[in-house]
Amino acid sequence: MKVKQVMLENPRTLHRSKTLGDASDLYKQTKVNCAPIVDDNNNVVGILTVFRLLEALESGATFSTSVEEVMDRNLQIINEDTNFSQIRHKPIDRLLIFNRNNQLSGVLTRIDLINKVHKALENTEDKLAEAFETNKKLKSIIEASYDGIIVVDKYGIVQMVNSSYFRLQTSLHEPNGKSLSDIPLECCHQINKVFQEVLQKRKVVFDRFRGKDFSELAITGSPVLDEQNHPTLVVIGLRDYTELNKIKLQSARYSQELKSLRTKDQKELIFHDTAMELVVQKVLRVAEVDSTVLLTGESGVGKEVIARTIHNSSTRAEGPFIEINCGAIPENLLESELFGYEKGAFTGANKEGKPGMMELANGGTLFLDEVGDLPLTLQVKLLRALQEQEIYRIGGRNAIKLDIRILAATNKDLEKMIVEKKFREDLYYRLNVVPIHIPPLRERKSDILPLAMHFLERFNLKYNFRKSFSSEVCKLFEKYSWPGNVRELANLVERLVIMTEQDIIYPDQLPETFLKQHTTGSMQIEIDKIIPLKDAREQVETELIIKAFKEYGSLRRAGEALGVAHSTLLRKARSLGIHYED
Ligand SMILES: Nc1ncnc2c1ncn2[C@@H]1O[C@H](COP(=O)(O)OP(=O)(O)OP(=O)(O)O)[C@@H](O)[C@H]1O
Repeated sequence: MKVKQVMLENPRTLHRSKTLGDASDLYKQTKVNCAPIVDDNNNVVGILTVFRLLEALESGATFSTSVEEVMDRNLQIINEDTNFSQIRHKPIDRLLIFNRNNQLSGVLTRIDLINKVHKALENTEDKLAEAFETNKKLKSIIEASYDGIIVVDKYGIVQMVNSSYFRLQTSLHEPNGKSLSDIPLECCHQINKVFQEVLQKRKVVFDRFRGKDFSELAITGSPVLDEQNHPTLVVIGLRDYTELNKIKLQSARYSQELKSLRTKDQKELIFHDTAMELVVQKVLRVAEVDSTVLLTGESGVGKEVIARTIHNSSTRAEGPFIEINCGAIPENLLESELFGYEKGAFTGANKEGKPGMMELANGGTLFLDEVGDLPLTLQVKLLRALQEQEIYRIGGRNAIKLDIRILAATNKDLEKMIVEKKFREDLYYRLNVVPIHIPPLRERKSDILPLAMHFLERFNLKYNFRKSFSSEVCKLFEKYSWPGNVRELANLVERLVIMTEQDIIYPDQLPETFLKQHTTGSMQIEIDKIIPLKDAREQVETELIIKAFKEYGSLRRAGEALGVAHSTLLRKARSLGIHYED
């Protein structure tokens, strides 16, 4: 507080020729207990206090005595900008206050002083209360921040932390008053680095920390500078991206599963044949344990359906089922698809980075379809990941723990590939813990009709038809070798349902290639089981008539080729359920 804030401004002065009576009147009027005495030029030449006046009266002076005779000439002059604390010990009533221009600007009087100090105190109290309120507000703002906040002084001693900070800290350590380098956070080293950099650069510094289990923190250090631009405090903000990462991963997982569900048909497993019953028994047994399974079999036999059945019957059923077709993804993309990548890992990479299929499958099952098509370099990486149960994203430094079950499938002869050095033996043994072979459809003939009926029902429903197969078609289905297995059967049934005009599907609707298998080769008839002669005759007649119709296009010419009259042929065709349009 400056003297000018507590002084009485522009005090009344007395000319040196005035009397003690004038001085006494002045004191009464102004309630001031001292008066500066001036000469003709208005220069201060002395001061007369009430106390001095009383002393003079006691010593024989009268009210007509001139002030000049008793005034105090020993002047105590103070500049108005002096701090009040510096003059506390001085005789208050005798102080004259001058301004910068050396002119009298005030005096100090006790009463004024008390009033002013009282007012100043009141002001200070108000200001304190205001400061207290602001402080409270600031504290609650810091508290309300979802980000963790650490306030550190320039010596690296923690001044305060908010409660969000404690969310990041797993122990009960109290950081206030302790060194920043002792805080028990995984990212302590980075925080201290940011702090040092802020002190050095005197500006905001950013860093990012990636830890275990998708934990990620953005660290911001901001300096609080004094008037000389020196940092007094550093405010460290910690934004936790861990939850966000988990949500991102979950949503990537859902969209991956959704994509695969959208592109796939319903995966109901249909089987009737004892060969397939044995496979299913094995599947259900292996589903209960977490072992790796290698599914082998020709293309289209149902390896993927079986893989899904294993997943759905296992304890991981609630977890994700992530499928990757190693043969369908270009070799240069396969690694990033499998392992994912960090942002900026390579040109053209997604800005944000991307989790790989292995990461997405965490907690569930990863199905490696066409595993025989995996390039040798990736076979090494896959094996390492499976053995160590952790992966690194491309460009990433932090290991990601894996908890996945691996199911693999192939239609290739992996053992032959090992001899040819196209498949690693160690990976083969790692994958082939439980081998399950799915026989081709031609080796489980009693599955053909249940599957055909299943697909017929599905496509009737899908396209809103009520088509059915003639008995001849069913017989031909059972005889056909189905090189494309169940996939070929499903595709054919869909095509027949769509393309056939009438409700019953007759053999003449079957594709050329399908019929060829039964009719070519200078009439070599394939016999795989004993059936009544009548049925055999009907079957041969059916196939011959259909072929003749297709090849000759007219009833007359077909009859000629078959050696019967066209009317006989028409009658015969009708009795066999063959549809003929001229
Ligand atoms: N037992 C089955 N019951 C019902 N549908 C089946 C069955 N087996 C196969 N399918 C169906 O046949 C089609 C091919 O099956 P899937 O894709 O599982 O064969 P795959 O052996 O994995 O073939 P690829 O080796 O070419 O990948 C799919 O539409 C599938 O739904």
